[in-house]
Amino acid sequence: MTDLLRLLRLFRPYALWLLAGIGLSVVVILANVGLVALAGWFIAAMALSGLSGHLIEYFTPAAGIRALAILRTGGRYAERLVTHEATLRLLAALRVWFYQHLEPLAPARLQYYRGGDLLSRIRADIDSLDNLYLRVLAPTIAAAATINLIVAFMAAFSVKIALIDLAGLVLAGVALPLATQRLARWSGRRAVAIRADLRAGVTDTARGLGELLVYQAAPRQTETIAALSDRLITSQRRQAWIAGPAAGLAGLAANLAMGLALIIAIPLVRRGDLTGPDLPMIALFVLGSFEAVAPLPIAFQALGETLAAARRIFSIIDTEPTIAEPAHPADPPTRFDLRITDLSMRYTPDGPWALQHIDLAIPQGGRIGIIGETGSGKTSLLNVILRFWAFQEGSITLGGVSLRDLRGETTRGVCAVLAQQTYLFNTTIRANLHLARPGATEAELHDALRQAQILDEVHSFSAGLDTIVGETGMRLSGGQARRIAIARAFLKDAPILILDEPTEGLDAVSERDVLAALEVLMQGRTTIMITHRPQSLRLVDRVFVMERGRLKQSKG
Ligand SMILES: Nc1ncnc2c1ncn2[C@@H]1O[C@H](COP(=O)(O)OP(=O)(O)OP(=O)(O)O)[C@@H](O)[C@H]1O
Repeated sequence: MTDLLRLLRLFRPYALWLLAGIGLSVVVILANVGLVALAGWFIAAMALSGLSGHLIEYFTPAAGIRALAILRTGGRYAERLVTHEATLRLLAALRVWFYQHLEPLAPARLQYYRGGDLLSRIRADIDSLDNLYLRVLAPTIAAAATINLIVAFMAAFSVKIALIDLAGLVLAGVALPLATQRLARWSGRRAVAIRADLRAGVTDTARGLGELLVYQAAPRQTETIAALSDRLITSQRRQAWIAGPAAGLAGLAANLAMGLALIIAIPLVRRGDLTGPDLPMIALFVLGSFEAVAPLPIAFQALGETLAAARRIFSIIDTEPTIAEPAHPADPPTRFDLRITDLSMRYTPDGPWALQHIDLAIPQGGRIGIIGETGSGKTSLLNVILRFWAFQEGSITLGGVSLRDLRGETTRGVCAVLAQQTYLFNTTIRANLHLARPGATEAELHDALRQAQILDEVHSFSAGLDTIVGETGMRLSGGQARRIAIARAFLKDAPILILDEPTEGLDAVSERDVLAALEVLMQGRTTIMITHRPQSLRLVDRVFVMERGRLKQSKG
């Protein structure tokens, strides 16, 4: 219930659109019921008038039928437009809302989620939230509103028939949907969870296809995915088993109500309390009234899935970011000397210390190199400086301002990062460069590429700056991708440079090109470089050694 209320609160800004959609649904249902009932009355009245030879005024009912038919068709069209517009606006806003909550959680809090699972939450779970309006709220509210009018109208002819209609509508519109929802809740939740696992599994398989083929593990992975798919089909089948009979029973209730209405109405016609044409009108009206509740069994079944999706989304939204942003952020620093004092950090409250009592001072424009064995804590230090992870003890200041007083965005805004696996997006070189400076002119892009020593190579590609770099920059050589990333750093023009193994995995020639570009980039910027390559260490003033989380200046 709380999840439902939280969801409804998210819908509030779109209340007008949503209400307009519901209003149009009411118009369509009433026009539909009115049309069949009036048509039944009209045909019977014309037949009886033919038999008796009495002429009736048929212009008004014929015009009424035409008007209701137009209202029904036009209303349905407008209803589809408005409800879909409302839903799409809502979905767009929900995605942005979710992303805004997701961003501060990266990377610390998101490391335990699988990539495919997050994707599934962003896409499928958010999408299924629109069910709440389209398939649950709109039909339920429209049904509640129309049932009142329908029963009141019927009571004008016969209270008994009105009560029978009401009983049938309550059975088909409340009792059956509630039973369906109760029965389908479990399989609905299961379906959402299995679908998420399936997506995560398929994403993993696609990403690791190379490894799976090399280690001949593809058949096993296929079996795992097939098993998940079977479980999904089983839970969907269970839902269909519930939905099918529910829809059948709703139809039965409608026909029973119509039959009973006829049984009550026929004596009334005999007694002269009702006219002959009233009989088919009442029968068709009662039958038609069930259109109002027809979508409800499926609506309530969808509720289980929607609430499960909402719960999965709220579980991320409610996660506290590891780093709390300062309530009153300090102004961005104007100097860029970095001082680290007695710094200690660990990833989990009871885990081992990844960094212990680190002291380090780098003057503005100074360059230091850090070497150390794998797992000694080098990357952890960078994570802490970039405010990706929190530190528990000590302090870090930038130009005299504590990082704890700066917004994470401010800190990252003054740093350019070049990592071993700097991410290039699967788009053009131009778009990858614009990431660092969205408004960069052609001349600025060329300048950055020239400084990164890759301009000539980019010009030699047939599409030049519009060359698509491929998934994670796969269509470029390692050295080229690294230099595009350096060009991006030139464009960002940040005063602090963070380099994590910038020449790792490159051959001697590529390493030379990248180092030449880096030498220019490092001019006048405060630089921290993690590397174990002697060639790279030539670019720094001092070298430190990281050993099991402790930092010492190298004697060599
Ligand atoms: N996200 C994390 N969660 C928990 N522990 C982590 C995490 N990242 C790193 N660690 C742990 O912190 C310690 C330091 O790791 P770190 O990645 O900083 O080492 P490194 O010196 O950069 O290693 P490498 O040279 O292999 O990149 C290791 O024991 C590692 O297992």
